[in-house]
Amino acid sequence: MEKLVVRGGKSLYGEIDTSGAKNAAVAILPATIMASEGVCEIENIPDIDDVNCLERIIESLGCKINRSGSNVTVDARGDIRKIADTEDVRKMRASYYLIGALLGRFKEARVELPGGCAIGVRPIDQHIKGFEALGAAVKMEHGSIYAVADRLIGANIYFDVVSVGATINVMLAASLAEGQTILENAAREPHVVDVANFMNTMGADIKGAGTDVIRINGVKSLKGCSYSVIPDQIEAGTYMIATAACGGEVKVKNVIPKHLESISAKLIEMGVSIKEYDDYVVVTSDRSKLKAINIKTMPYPGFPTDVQQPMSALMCIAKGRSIINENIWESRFKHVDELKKMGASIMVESRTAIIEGVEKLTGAVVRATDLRAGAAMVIAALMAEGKSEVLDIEHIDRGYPHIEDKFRKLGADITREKC
Ligand SMILES: CC(=O)N[C@H]1[C@@H](OP(=O)(O)OP(=O)(O)OC[C@H]2O[C@@H](n3ccc(=O)[nH]c3=O)[C@H](O)[C@@H]2O)O[C@H](CO)[C@@H](O)[C@@H]1O
Ligand SMILES: C=C(OP(=O)(O)O)C(=O)O
Repeated sequence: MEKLVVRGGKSLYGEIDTSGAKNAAVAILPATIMASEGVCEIENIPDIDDVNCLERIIESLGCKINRSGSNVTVDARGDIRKIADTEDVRKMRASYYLIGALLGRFKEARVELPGGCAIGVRPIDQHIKGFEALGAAVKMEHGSIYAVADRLIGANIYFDVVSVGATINVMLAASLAEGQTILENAAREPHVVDVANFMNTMGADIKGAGTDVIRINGVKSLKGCSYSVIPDQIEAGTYMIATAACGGEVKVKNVIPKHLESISAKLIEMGVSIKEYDDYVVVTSDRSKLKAINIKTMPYPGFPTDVQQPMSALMCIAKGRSIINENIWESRFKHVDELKKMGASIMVESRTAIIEGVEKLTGAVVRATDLRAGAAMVIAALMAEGKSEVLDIEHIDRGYPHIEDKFRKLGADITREKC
């Protein structure tokens, strides 16, 4: 077991490279198994545990995987198992994309129920509704989802909630269905668009990704291709917030500024300077001048729920009262008790957190209760006075590549140590 040891209070200066997007990569990797011809060569894959997990799962299905730095090749030709039943499947959320991918290609899939961050009830009824609308019989047995169809036939599907997972999963299966599928009330996140672009490069016919109506004309087969994953808006947002919290000036490189608009707008409202360029942003902050703000998490292009927890750490030292309304997940405030150990003043009622800004946080031993909670604790530790230890960092490693190296490059005093 490992922990992060942080001696806080240092301003951040320098440049940082944003890695490939976790939530795009963890959908694109399962989608590669849909290529019955050729090999997929994917660039800009982040070095995170969720990717390691997926690579092991995909190998267990019989695919050949090669990784060199951030490049991964997947050869899914030949005999592939339609059953994903290893421990890794249960450890992560995005393993549910194997259902759409295997069902699309083989018309049959048996996949253990996924894990992922414990941030509330995480139903997959909308995924199942979509698969059933395409003609699949879906049942839950012995902790697995079993989906099977003689044929998949395009359908009109209206999602009851805006779901990233359901939109992508049904899009995968529908790509190899007969005829046209129309997804309404679809999620518009940048990673949905990235997966659609990847699928189209494999030979799929998907239009409208990035809007709430996606039209998919089924094709007979998909083939390998070369593709590069988009930058991670959540990782970039996390480093932008950390700079705001610690003070200093950081160039966050390899980003698509448009994807960061909701985060940039809120930081500017707090008094942080954000300058946007083609593929980087420069964040400049004087932490003594931060003002309280309110945020409501919403599906894209609204403020992302995955940035809510890092943002809450910053709000702890902003002058005045900040309010967070968490509209996506009912249990995404588990990190608040940890922030309180560092002197934060926060009251949580249901899906609302009220944060009264304090002069400073003080170092403490805290836990990463989930992935983005972990990022929040690292930010809090970096801005706190004195030494902190962040425990349970396996959550952080699921989604942030080499977080301590990236922060150290900016001048932070942070090390990874054995517990
Ligand atoms: C691997 C991945 O990409 N994870 C992201 C994905 O999770 P995930 O895809 O699991 O989240 P969804 O977008 O599906 O969930 C959004 C909301 O819809 C509800 N819902 C979802 C599916 C369903 O079948 N029924 C249903 O009711 C959920 O309970 C939640 O309230 O999007 C979330 C929302 O941006 C992010 O926090 C996660 O980081
Ligand atoms: C909640 C998240 O991830 P997952 O859906 O993989 O648990 C996240 O990336 O913030």
